[in-house]
Amino acid sequence: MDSAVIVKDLTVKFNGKAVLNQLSLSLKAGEIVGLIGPSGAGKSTLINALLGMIKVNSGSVEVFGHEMPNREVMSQIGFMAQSDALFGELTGEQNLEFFGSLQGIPKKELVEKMGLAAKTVNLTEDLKKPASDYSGGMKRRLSLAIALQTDSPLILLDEPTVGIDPELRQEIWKELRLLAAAGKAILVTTHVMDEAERCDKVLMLREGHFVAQGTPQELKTQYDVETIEDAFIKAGHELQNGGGQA
Ligand SMILES: Nc1ncnc2c1ncn2[C@@H]1O[C@H](COP(=O)(O)OP(=O)(O)OP(=O)(O)O)[C@@H](O)[C@H]1O
Repeated sequence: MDSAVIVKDLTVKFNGKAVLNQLSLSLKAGEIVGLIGPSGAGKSTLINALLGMIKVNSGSVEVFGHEMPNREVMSQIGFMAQSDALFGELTGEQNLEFFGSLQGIPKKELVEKMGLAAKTVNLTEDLKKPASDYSGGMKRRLSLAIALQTDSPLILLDEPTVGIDPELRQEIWKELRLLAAAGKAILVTTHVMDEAERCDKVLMLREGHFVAQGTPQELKTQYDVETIEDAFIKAGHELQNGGGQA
């Protein structure tokens, strides 16, 4: 299988203003693509469009060869949203169980998948506690475990490592790399530039356009800088000065 996601000329408007403006991208099996952009650039909107959760004004979003929205395809997407949709009165384990059944994971497989996902995010010891007793970072980790337990071929993660300490962040990135090596397509939004450096490809979203895209090294070469952060800042300046490479 080649492209997991193909987006063509996607435009999404809110109140008449284009938040995404004729965007095109593809996401292949086995690759981790990082989506970076300033706050309000439209990163979450793009993820919602991939999930088929918002109305698009024009263009097309295809996931595994199917035009979105598509309920069946949606169940093949492991998704972690920014705002945690956990049930505070349920334990971590019960949350994993509940979402696992919504995700259509067969009962026989669920226990093993939950266990692996919880281990990846270092929550095994805390699974019996109610989610309302979790810290912010623990809630993020539980949400991430919910996305990972699906074993989906496409994983969309909206700022998965916010509030997660550096050591665990490293572990999570190791796991993402293993998942990609196993053939999964992964899209991650991030504000953390050293995470962008770990991606196979980075898309820089500003004002509804991809102002630059390429491997981290290509972007650094293109902007003649040492870090992705500098490339990001330089791309912003070029856009303000009427340049850019959309
Ligand atoms: N349902 C909506 N109705 C109206 N405007 C919206 C809606 N959802 C998002 N927007 C607007 O679209 C723009 C992009 O929002 P989005 O959440 O996609 O940005 P983002 O890049 O994910 O930001 P952040 O990094 O802060 O999470 C913002 O101006 C936001 O206010």
